[in-house]
Amino acid sequence: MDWKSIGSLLATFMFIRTAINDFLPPEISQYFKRFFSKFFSSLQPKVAIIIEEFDGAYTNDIFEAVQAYLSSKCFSSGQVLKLSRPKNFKNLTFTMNTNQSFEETFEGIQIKWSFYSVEKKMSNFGYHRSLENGIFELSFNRKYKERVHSSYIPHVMKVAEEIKFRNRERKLYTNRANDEEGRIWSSIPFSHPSTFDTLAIDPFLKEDIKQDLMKFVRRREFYSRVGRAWKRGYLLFGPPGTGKTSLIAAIANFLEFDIYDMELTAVTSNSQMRKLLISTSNKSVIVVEDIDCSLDLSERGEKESKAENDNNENEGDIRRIKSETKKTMLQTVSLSGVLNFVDGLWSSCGGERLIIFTTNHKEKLDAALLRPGRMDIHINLSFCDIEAFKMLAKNYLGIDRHELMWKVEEMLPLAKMTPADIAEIFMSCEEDADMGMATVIKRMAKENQKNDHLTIEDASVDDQKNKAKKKDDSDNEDASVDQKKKEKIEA
Ligand SMILES: Nc1ncnc2c1ncn2[C@@H]1O[C@H](COP(=O)(O)OP(=O)(O)OP(=O)(O)O)[C@@H](O)[C@H]1O
Repeated sequence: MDWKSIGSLLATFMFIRTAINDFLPPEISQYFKRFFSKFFSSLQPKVAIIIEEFDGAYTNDIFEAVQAYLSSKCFSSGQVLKLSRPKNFKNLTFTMNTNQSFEETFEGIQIKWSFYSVEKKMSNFGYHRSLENGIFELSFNRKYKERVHSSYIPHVMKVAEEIKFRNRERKLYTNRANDEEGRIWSSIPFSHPSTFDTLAIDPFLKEDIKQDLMKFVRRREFYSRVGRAWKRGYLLFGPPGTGKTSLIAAIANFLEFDIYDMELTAVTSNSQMRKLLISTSNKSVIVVEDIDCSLDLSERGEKESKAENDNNENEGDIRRIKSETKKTMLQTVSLSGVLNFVDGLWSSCGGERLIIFTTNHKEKLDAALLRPGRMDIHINLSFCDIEAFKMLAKNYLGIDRHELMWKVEEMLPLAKMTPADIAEIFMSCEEDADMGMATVIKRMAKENQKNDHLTIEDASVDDQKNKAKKKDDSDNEDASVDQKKKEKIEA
């Protein structure tokens, strides 16, 4: 070939290229591009990885993960799709139909997924049956084998895990009553309407809690690097009706976690508690409500010291009380059992868990339970303040401002009403803002009067106490002067 013919060949090539780019519709030029890229890549050596639906007699987890991964992808490209609801999914999802394929590029690697199915014969304990066995085939250029193994497959598994997590039906587990099948947790679907938006608490506190939760779920690597169980402890304390349960539901909704509502009085031993905890799933909130009422956590210490200090008991009795104490400890949950639970000693699994204790009386709790590392965050939910009131008014009455708001602001501090009290009044007013505000002010006036009266009573009781104390002090002083005089005379 001489230079002249090379020149005219190049010119023809440039002409065709320009014609394709300028005159053909974009869809057709894209088609040509894909065709040539496929043609050239088909000349490259390929590797295929097969993922079967059944691994022996069991369903293959990896197959399910790939199915979930492709469900989010194949919708845009597939021509025939299967609509189904995979096991434990709350939403319908699309899956690839037989003999279809899907292609994508991952970090510059051309990846092709194909799906087909074959009949598979299975025999279980002499019982034979044939099943449709779905097969995913993952194919790519051989030179990317290492990168597909180390990056692409982990990426698929991670995305699949997230999809499965978002799609699953969330559950509320309780150990209050064992079901007929003897399971230690029984569950119902969890759908509590409380969210951070509906929660009437200090907006800064709300933001802090959200930030803390987000930081916690992002720090998987950190927890494993420092050798700690991936868990965080929250203590919610405050009077009844201040939103402790609502906050727990809002947290679970925010993180999309399941809830394990642990009733400690229904747990008969430390070992049963361990069993319960081990069977909780990743990404869950474990709740122990009213911890101060659930258990007498000081029982063990008191019984033992009673045995040791009682001088009238003979040795036999001491032994008897000690063995009784031991028996109680084996049968019931002890403080150390609860501490082990909070420390995460039971947790050999890597998934994150949030442990929330609630109490109306923080002062009753053992200091060991409260120390950082066990209860990382202490949240005080108290009586309704003006910010919380405004949120409730917005949620229940649909108002941002009202002419009586200044009066509420003035009366609220002394009224000591809980968000539950206010919410109840608003509920009864059926979204009538004026009626809601008027009723709440009336009720606050009543509470203020009561609390004012209490304060006056308190003050008069204090006054009497002070007078009595002064009298005692002066009597004691007189007595000590008399005593001194007597000593002097004797000397
Ligand atoms: N901070 C709040 N924001 C919005 N609603 C609230 C709040 N506090 C209470 N409520 C309302 O009052 C009801 C009772 O509240 P909740 O059960 O959360 O209180 P609690 O502090 O857990 O009470 P207890 O200590 O008796 O268990 C809830 O259903 C909710 O409607």
